[in-house]
Amino acid sequence: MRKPIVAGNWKLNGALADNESLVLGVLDGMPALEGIDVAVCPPFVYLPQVVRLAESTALDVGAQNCSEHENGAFTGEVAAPMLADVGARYVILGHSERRAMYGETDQIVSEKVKAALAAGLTPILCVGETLEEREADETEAVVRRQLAAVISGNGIQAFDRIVIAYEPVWAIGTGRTASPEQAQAVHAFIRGQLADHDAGIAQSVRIQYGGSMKPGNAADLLAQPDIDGGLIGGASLKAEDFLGICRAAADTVGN
Ligand SMILES: O=C[C@H](O)COP(=O)(O)O
Repeated sequence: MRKPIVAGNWKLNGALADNESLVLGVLDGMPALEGIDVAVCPPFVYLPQVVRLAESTALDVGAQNCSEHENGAFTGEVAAPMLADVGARYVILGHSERRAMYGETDQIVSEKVKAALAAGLTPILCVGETLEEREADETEAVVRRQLAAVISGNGIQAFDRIVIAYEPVWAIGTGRTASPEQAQAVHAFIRGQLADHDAGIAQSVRIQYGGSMKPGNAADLLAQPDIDGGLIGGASLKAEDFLGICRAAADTVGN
């Protein structure tokens, strides 16, 4: 049985006062969420604040990116060991917004995964196709290529310490969610790709769905056999919405 994991990707949102009320609101609902992992991923500068707020609670904290480099002359970058140093546990890597807007290639994403693992972080590796790719029937080819780069750069055993997030780009921030059947099909495909290398890893890896997941559609998505949680954007900015999704995940494990 895989433990569901729900993570809030705050993206480029936050302010000291807003973060505090959001995290305290999430913490209020945490006691009802046994049996799942919950994390929030604020912008870099707010990590220490959020780590402090979440200290000694079950709420984990993650970053939204890291450098593939460990240190040196890379102005503006943040290294994986720095994230671990300030108390982050997860790091989102290869998000489609970074692939599309900041030129992150499959190769760079694979190098970032390596850096994150070396620092003891758990990467949340995002994969997913654009609308154009889906309509051209290229979903599986795209996801296969994105996964293959990370498998070839890090080895299949690395997936013991990786969470995968399937995020169809056309569903992100659009209000247009993949249907549970559409999402399940790609999640099963992802598991199948890993199974070609190692059946045990394929069975144990957790695969989140991301893309307009809300309290109203979370239960149907999370009921799918290969969907093990959610990577939540917009709905993670309101404690009640985020908790609604977390509760739907906790329900799948009988809480
Ligand atoms: O990382 C989160 C995803 O991009 C989903 O964002 P969304 O829930 O706003 O569609």
